[in-house]
Amino acid sequence: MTTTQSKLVYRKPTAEDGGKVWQLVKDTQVLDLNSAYSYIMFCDYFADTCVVAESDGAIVGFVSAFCPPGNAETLFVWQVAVDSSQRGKGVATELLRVLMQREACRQVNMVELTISPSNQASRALFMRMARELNTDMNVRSGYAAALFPGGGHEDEELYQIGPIPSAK
Ligand SMILES: CC(=O)NCC[C@H](N)C(=O)O
Repeated sequence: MTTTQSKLVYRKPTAEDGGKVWQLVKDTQVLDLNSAYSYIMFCDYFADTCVVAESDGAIVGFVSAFCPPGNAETLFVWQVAVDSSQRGKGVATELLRVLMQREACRQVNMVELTISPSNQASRALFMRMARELNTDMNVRSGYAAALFPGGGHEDEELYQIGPIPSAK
């Protein structure tokens, strides 16, 4: 199912989108850039819990997520990326709205994700998500900087949004 918002099409990705998603994440210069293979694979195997925003054939937004195996009530949101041309238009909020409306997210009672302290835009996005879902957001220690080889990576704080009242 695809939905549209101001000429953008929000849809499930396919493996063919993986390369453009890789370029989008690279261009943000904020997120951890993973291998092109990982984005091709994720867009293929985890399409039910991923959304791409497309504008005239260009991928301008992406959210990747999955439910941990055996836990349909938790949704881990991995990355949210929006092209600089679409900033301030609510694209990230709409990506999350479309994601939460998916059948695969019907039982989701808790949304989890990690954000580095310097990524205030992402923190504000998920504070809005918690408000829209009429629930709380808690922050606790997640992946410490020391886990990342070679140094230079910030702490990744764990954000938990829930319980989500509408979960069935
Ligand atoms: C929600 C979100 O985008 N988290 C980013 C986690 C990490 N820094 C990454 O870029 O994968």
